[in-house]
Amino acid sequence: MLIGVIADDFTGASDIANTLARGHGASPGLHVVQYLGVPDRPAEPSVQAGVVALKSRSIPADRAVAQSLAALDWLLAQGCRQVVFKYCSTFDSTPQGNIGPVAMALADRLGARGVVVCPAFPTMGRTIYQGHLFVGDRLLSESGMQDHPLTPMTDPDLRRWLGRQGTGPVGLVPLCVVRQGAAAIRAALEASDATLVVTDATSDEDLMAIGAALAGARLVTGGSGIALGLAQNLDVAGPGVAAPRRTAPGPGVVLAGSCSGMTRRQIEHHRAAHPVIEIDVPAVMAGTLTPEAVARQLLALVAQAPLAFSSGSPEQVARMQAEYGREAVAARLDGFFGDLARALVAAGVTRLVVAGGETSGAVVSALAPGALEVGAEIDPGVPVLRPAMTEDDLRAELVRLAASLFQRGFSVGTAGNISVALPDGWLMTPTNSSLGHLDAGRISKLDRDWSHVGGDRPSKEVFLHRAFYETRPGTGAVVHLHSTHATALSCLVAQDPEDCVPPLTPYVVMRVGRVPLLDYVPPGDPAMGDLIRARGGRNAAVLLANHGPVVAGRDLLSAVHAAEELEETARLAILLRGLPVRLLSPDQVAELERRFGGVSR
Ligand SMILES: O=C(O)[C@@H](O)C(=O)COP(=O)(O)O
Repeated sequence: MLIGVIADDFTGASDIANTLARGHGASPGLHVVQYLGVPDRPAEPSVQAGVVALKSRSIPADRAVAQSLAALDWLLAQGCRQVVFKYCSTFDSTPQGNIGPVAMALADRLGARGVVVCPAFPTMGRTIYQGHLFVGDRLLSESGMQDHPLTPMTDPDLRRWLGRQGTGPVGLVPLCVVRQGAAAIRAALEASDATLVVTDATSDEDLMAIGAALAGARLVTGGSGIALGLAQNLDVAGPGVAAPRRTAPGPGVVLAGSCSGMTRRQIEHHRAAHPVIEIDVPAVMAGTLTPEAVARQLLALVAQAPLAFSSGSPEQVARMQAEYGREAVAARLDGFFGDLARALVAAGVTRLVVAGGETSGAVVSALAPGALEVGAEIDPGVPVLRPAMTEDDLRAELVRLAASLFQRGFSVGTAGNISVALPDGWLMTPTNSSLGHLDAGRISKLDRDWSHVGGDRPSKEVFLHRAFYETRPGTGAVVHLHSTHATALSCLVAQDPEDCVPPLTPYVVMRVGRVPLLDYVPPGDPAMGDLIRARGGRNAAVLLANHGPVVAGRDLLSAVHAAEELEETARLAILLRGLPVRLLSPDQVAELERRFGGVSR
């Protein structure tokens, strides 16, 4: 793991996860996994950025600090070189906490000084000028955030606000310095006496310059925008094009627990055409209203896309908090929404729309505890999140995909081998096994030191797989086939051994990239690993001379898809041999790499 993020709520976590997964300009998209709370096991080796979603925004500061330090310890144990403390772009915090105390505790633990504080997110209208935070053309304290029931932001000067939270003097890198570029920003941060330094930014270009200035910084703090420019400092290739979005069919229900003015306006908008049920918070607190009862009401109306909400006006929320205590109301409502979501899904609801960072976190934790894979962006700042697979899921997926390759003729007899990364090692197809007839329980398991610890004896090509994982960060699976056309290409004398698969179509550029032809080595010879290592992780795919293709991907499905794409391109290349072929030009290839993220580097 290269970058670790500690986020103070769930939706904020998915927002920065999305920024890191999508990439921006010179920053490649990374393989990102979002964790619900501090995980109790190691991350998969293929994860390049791990985002730990806490619920620490409005809890007492000492607990927020303790949770954030626990998240820091876990991220450091995963090998993170840079840690980002992510908070909201409206700097949601009270005069007592939590941004200041958490940032100071993290800086202290990491021995960091001149730590950037930059919640700017220009795409959403959040900009910082002379240390003051704006929302659109209003100062933060006039944006409506001054009335937020949990974190009323009554002062737009971030230095003063942090000072109230006990951080000591806070520095400033003004916009005129930011506009001088990365070197000037770095010099200003290094020259500052303060631990925390508010840094102005009003555009994405400013954030890219700040990102470049933060190469090597152990700690960074900010909104999701601060992640725009961080990956440009890493020597990594993007993990490839994210899977396309698929929407689930079936009945849908909306749940709203947010207290923001926007959510309350959205509820009123929904009410015009759909049934809306208000959750009676005092009845929830008294235990007389149960999630099952609300689920029954919603299910009776499910054909009309009903909505249930607990959002009150600031005055209503303040009354509830005064009567029951702020934390007690929040905890009870989180539990209520989690149980309600479980009851709805158990009854056949397939689509839940949830409003509110805390409520979303509670619902996702109830339905899919653990880790979430970050996929394609569906709206600005909003990625697709999928529950990460367990080892049993991966075994089943490996058997299914291998059989599919076999049935479609991509592998015959016992040719080919496949591996996939686990948090504690690797799964690998056993030697002399047919990809068409794998047994999930007998798949070989290797530990993190590549020792065989379970299942049948692994493929003799362990060296080849291992070399990819060790030289190409972000690799989650490797597929080696003897598929006919790619193997045929590997037997031809290549015109250019650095680039032996022609760029015939956009897809081969996007999924496979540049493919070198490696010298012949007998199967199972460790020298094969050396040849792959010598590529320094530059290629996602290689052809082994007189043997066949090997393809690495961010996960099993991407690696299989890329192996199929390579085979089809090899087939086209052979079909077109001797004909006047029009290849994609270097400019067209470069344009595809710019738009979709290159897989070679
Ligand atoms: O060519 C070979 O022998 C290997 O590359 C191969 O495809 C199968 O080897 P095992 O995975 O050891 O069965």
